[in-house]
Amino acid sequence: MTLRLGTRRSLMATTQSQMVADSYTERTGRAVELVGVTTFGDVTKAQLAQLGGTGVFVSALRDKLIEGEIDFAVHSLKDLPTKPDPQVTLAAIPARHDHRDALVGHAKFADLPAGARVGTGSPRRIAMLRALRSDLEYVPIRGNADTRIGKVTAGELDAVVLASAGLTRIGRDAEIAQIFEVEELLPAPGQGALAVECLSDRADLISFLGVLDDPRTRSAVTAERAVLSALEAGCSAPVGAFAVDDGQTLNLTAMVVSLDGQEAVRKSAAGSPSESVNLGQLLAAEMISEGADRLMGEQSR
Ligand SMILES: NCc1[nH]cc(CCC(=O)O)c1CC(=O)O
Repeated sequence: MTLRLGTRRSLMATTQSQMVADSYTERTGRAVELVGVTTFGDVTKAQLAQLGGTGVFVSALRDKLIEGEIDFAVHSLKDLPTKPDPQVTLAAIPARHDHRDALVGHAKFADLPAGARVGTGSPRRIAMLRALRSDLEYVPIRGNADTRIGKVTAGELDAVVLASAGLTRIGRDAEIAQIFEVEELLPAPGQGALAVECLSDRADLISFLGVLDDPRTRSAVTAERAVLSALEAGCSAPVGAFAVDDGQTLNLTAMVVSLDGQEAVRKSAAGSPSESVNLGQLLAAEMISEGADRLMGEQSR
């Protein structure tokens, strides 16, 4: 029997879903068909940051799981709310792609002239970029990657900042002018990773989909998401977190920046990969004791 994989309809979503489908078929010999689903996040005109909550891209796919129209779903892990939904299980977290943010434009970041207009919809990116260069103008934008890059091509913006992984998935990585290292721009928790979900009562399917899981990616993103959750921050908060599990040790760095880029709390910790949730929670507690709470402000909650 062919498994039905639910996906958002954007090029990025269908490409990453097809990658997961191909990988599953290759490992198990089972056929997978993609089922396109339109989500609220794709149709709304509102600023994503103002939608007041995470998961606008996720809930429509979960609805289709519950309605039995699809067997499993693929999301960008970064878009997944940290609060678990007991009806669905994160059956696999495949090996992560590039975790970093990238600049698309005509010059490298340091070479942009003062006053240049840089587009990004993410308060995290705006705050961290402001900390690097306060002399640029940061313009909130949304829409799919294609639309965002189009604003540079049209001359409306000098550059846009997007996730490197997403640009590669849609075949636009040749337009990257610069990739930001994590020391400059700490990625969003889960950035570059995918989430494979199915209903919690499908024990057989959960175990089949497990062939797609990469344990080192799972421990890393689990720690990153534990920070976000313990800070009680959502996807629109100016919070970055990045972890690497080298098979022995899990190294985690997290950062909160005020929206004006003037103040930041950045901390790192190391621990056992099997204690990923704990490590994230401990780091978040340290950050809160150093004022992270205050920096996030009310609007980003
Ligand atoms: N919020 C939208 C979103 N969700 C995941 C990605 C990129 C791909 C990824 O992180 O896996 C993007 C676009 C972007 O941030 O440029």
